[in-house]
Amino acid sequence: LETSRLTDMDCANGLTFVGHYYPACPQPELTLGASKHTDDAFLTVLLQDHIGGLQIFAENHWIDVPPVPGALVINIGDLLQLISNDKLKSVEHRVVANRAGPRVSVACFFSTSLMPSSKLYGPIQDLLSEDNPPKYRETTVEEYVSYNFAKGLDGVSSLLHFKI
Ligand SMILES: O=C(O)CCC(=O)C(=O)O
Ligand SMILES: [Fe+2]
Repeated sequence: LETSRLTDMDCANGLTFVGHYYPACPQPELTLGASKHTDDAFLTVLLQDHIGGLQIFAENHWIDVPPVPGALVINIGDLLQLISNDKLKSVEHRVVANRAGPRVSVACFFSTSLMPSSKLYGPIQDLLSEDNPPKYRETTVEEYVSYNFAKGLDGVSSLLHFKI
């Protein structure tokens, strides 16, 4: 694909910043900082501080994403998985609670969810072929994000609802 393809499709038109504050937790084994989920946006850029706690689920287990000073974490989100027809996978992640703290992180979501638009997103035509038919129906960012929000963090991917 052209390097400008995602911006041409308006995937970078909306940017939402969320600041997270995780208080120090006296009994971290009893809870979580953030329960497991995937991000619904196209891409997430995340800055975490030195405390740590972010984990991704890969190869059937939880793996720490240790903080690296000055580094940003890039997450592929559900909408990028949808338009790439599963070529890029949105990563399941969570934040464990920590005795040390507080922990602060800033997540920056590339998504137009706060600027409702009727633009439809489906698997990108140029990526499809007879051997790689579309796996998802078209949807708007607003529909996807509303469905995901209404469903809540139940550990089930919202992408399943949009599968053909
Ligand atoms: O605090 C973190 O490191 C992750 C936050 C997160 O997963 C999110 O905002 O979606
Ligand atoms: Fe997240």
